[in-house]
Amino acid sequence: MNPSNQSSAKNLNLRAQVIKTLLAVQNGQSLSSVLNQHINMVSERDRGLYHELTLGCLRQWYSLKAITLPLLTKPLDNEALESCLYLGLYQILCTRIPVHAAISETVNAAKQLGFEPMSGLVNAILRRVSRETDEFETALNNTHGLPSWLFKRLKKDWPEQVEPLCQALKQVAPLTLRVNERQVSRDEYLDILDEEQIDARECEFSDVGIVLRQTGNITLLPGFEAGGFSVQDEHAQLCATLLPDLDGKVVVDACAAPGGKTAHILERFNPKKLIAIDQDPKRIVRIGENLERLALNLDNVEILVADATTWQAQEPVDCIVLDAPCSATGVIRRHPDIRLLRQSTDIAQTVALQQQILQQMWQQLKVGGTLLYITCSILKTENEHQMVKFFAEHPNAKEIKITADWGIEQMHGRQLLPSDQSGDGFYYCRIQKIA
Ligand SMILES: C[S@@+](CC[C@H](N)C(=O)[O-])C[C@H]1O[C@@H](n2cnc3c(N)ncnc32)[C@H](O)[C@@H]1O
Repeated sequence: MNPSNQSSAKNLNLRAQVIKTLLAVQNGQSLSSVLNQHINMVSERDRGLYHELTLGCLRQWYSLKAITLPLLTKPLDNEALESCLYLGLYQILCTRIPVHAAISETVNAAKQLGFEPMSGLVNAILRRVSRETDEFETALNNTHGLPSWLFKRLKKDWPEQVEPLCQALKQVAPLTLRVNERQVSRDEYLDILDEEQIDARECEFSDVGIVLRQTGNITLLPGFEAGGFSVQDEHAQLCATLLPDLDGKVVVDACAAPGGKTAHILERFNPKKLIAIDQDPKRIVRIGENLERLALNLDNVEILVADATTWQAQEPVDCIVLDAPCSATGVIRRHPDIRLLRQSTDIAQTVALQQQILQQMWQQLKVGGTLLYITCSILKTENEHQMVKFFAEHPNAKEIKITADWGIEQMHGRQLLPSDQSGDGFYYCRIQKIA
C-alpha cells in the first residue's frame, strides 16, 4: 500500500476497517494473512473492538446469513453488502454496543468505502432488526451456523452429537497453556498465576495444561520470555501422552510447523535425534524460534524444509508423529475464517494428500516402531475412514488401541469433539509396524 492509500485507510472509521478485513476473507485470504496488516490501520485504543467485531462476524457468518434471508426480496449476491449487513447485525444482536451507534457507524462505513448506493438498504434492514431483537436473537441461536455442505457432512458423521457440536463450534475457545515441565511444574505455575491474581484452573485431561479464565496479552504472563509455557489447546497436548518412551530414540515429526508438538516431545523426552520436517519455509522458521524461547536442548534436533510425500530417512526411525494437514474443522472456534475459506471440494484433495504422506512415512518407520496419526479434523473421511483404508492396505500395521477417559472410540483411533470450555476437535490413531 502506498503512503497516500495508507493515510486514507487510516481515516476510515473502525467499522470500515472491519469490513475491509471481512471482504479480504470473502475473497479467499486467510484471516491470519491479513490481520496484522489491517490492524496497523486501527488506533491502539480500538484494536480490541476491531478484533472482537472481525472474529465475531466470522464466527456468526452463516447464522447471520440465515436470519437475513427472510428479510430480502432477492438473494444477496454482493460481498460488500453482505459484510456491511452482517457487521451491523452482529453488533445489534451479539454485543452491548448501543443500537443507534451500531447502525450509524456501519452505515457511515459503507459510505466511506464507496458503497453509498447500498447504504439505504443496510440502514433499513438494521433498523428492522433493531425493533425485533428478541426474535432475531432467538433465530440466530437456533441456526447451526455452518456452510450447508459442512453441516450435512457433520450430520452424517455425528447424527447424535451434531446439534451440540454446531453450538460448540460457535463459541470462543478457552485460552489454554502447556507448562514447560523442564522449567516449572504445573502446580508451581498455578501458584505464580495466583500470586499475580490471574484466574486459572487445571485442564481436565492434560497433566501439563492450564486454562486461563481471562484473556489478555499472553506475552505479558509471568515466565513467557523465559519459556515457562506455550499456548496450546488441551486436546493437542494429549499427543505426548500417547507416545512410547522416546528417550534415546530416533523420532520424526513429519508435519511439524510451528512446532507445538515438537516442543512438547522435547519437554517430556530426551530423544537421540528429533527430525522436524515441514514443507512450508515460512512456518518452519517458527519451530526454531519456539524451541529457543522454551530453552530446549537443540543439540539433537534437525529442522528440515521437506515434502513429507517424498522425504526419505537416512537412518532407522523408531517413532513418527504425523500431525497431518487437514480440513481444520476441529479448530473452527480458533480460526472462524475456515467457515468461509474451506470448500467441500477441498476435502477429497486433503484426504488424498494425507494418504500420500502416510504412505511415504510408513515406509520410513522401522519394524517395531510406532506412528501416531493426528488431525484437527472432525470429519470421518480424514480420520476413522482414512485409517480403515490404511489398515486394509497395510497388513504389517497393527493398531495399538488408545484406552482413555476422553474422546469417542472409533473403529480405529479416538475422536475428540469440541465442547463448551473444553479442547478442540482432534483425532488420534496409534499404529505399530509389525513386519
Ligand atoms: C496441522 S499442521 C502441523 C501443526 C504442528 N504439528 C504443531 O503441533 O504445531 C500441518 C502442517 O503440515 C504441513 N504440510 C502440509 N503438507 C505437507 C507436506 N507435503 N510435507 C510436509 N509438511 C506438510 C503444513 O505446512 C503444516 O505446517
